[in-house]
Amino acid sequence: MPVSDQAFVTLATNDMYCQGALVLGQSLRNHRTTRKLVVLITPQVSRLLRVILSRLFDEVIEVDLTDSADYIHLAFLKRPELGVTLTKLHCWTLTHYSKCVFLDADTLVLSNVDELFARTELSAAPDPGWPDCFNSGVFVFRPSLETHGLLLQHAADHGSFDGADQGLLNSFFSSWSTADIHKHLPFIYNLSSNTAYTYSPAFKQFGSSAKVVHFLGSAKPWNYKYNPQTGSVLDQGSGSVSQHQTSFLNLWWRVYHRSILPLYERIGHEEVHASPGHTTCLTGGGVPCANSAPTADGMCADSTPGAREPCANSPEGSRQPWPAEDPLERTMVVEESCASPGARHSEDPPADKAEGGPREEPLEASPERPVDATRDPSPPDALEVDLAISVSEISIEEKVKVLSPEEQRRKWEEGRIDYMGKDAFARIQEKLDRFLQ
Ligand SMILES: O=c1ccn([C@@H]2O[C@H](COP(=O)(O)OP(=O)(O)O[C@H]3O[C@H](CO)[C@@H](O)[C@H](O)[C@H]3O)[C@@H](O)[C@H]2O)c(=O)[nH]1
Ligand SMILES: [Mn+2]
Repeated sequence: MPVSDQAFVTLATNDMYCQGALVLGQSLRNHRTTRKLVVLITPQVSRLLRVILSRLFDEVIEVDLTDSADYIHLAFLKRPELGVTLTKLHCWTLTHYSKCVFLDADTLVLSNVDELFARTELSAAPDPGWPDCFNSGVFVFRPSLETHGLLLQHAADHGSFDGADQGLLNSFFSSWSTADIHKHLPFIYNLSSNTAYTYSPAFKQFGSSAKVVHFLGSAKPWNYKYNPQTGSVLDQGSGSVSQHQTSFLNLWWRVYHRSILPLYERIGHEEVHASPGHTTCLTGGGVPCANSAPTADGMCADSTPGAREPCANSPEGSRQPWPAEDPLERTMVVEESCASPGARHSEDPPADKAEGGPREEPLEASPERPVDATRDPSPPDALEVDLAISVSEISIEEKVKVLSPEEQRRKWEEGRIDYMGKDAFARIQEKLDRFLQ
């Protein structure tokens, strides 16, 4: 029976993390969750991704910190690194749900985990690096404006010992490690795929029971290239990826290839442009997720540890929403339909790859320009990812966006400020110091 007042919640502040959110949402559908699916996004997420997310999630909710209370501004200005952290905390504002489970966008569900809703706030699994702390990639919580306010106040007053949400949440819910063992989720609900294997015998013993895998750390599944013919990620040459990690990465990509890419195919440009630019919340009412996405990826056919729940449908099952085609043909369709948002042929000259660090563009806007809390949060049109698709290789790449000084100024004026990068307070300070010398 569907439970409409409980939800799985994730967060994606840009188009890259949206790829993770999509695979996560699909994996929850594949395993027939009875709870709602919610994704929180920020204004940076492109229109196309909003539409695609709305195919899979029941609610796509834009959160915009600049619209919130003054102490958020304060926390931002003093601690720009808290940006993503404070965005995650927005999940406590979802008070139309009585209980939620937050899952990072870099997690993948391997079996039905609806039983997590039997737990109470704040339940989480130990962090593999420091097991007296919980990892904040998977946690059970109860939405409450009061708790949200207290968390923000805590952020403004004390910051976070790791500069992000995990440190903040651990110091706020500081009794987690001692007070109630029921709040310790078993590690199989947040298996860190790249660190767990230092204790290989335990993985051998318990790994096949894993229910949620977490691609914690800097190398995310979408940073890898995937060969759809072999069904495996390409060796990036580092040689450091364990066999377990590889099988989870392959699983992530299988879901992406079989179920997410077809969503891009099916979205026409008209629909994207027709989507209301000023809407702050898109709901997935148009296409019932139950018919489109679930069980289409054939995940359960995979022998990856943990993917042991039997699927009702075979990978090429009758509910598959697109015709089973020659892989080459399907690839071509993807390329054509995605061409304008950013897909390119792999033979094309490669686009420059963003390095992920702060952009080095000079800051033109003056720092005294206030953040306009009443601004119109209309989303940018530009897709921030490139899907490079060929018969033997798929990759998702971040687009390098070199903004003109005018575009930068406009972004700043619209309140779309890169707190983590070039508009970080430290950088503004540097500029001021240079100017005042
Ligand atoms: O640019 C970003 C960065 C993060 N996120 C969201 O925030 C989550 C956390 O970031 P992630 O890159 O997954 O961090 P981890 O590598 O998992 O690192 C750890 O440290 C983070 C900061 O404390 C915690 O949020 C994580 O739960 C914890 O596992 C992501 O999954 C997304 O949902 C974005 O939407 N955009
Ligand atoms: Mn994570």
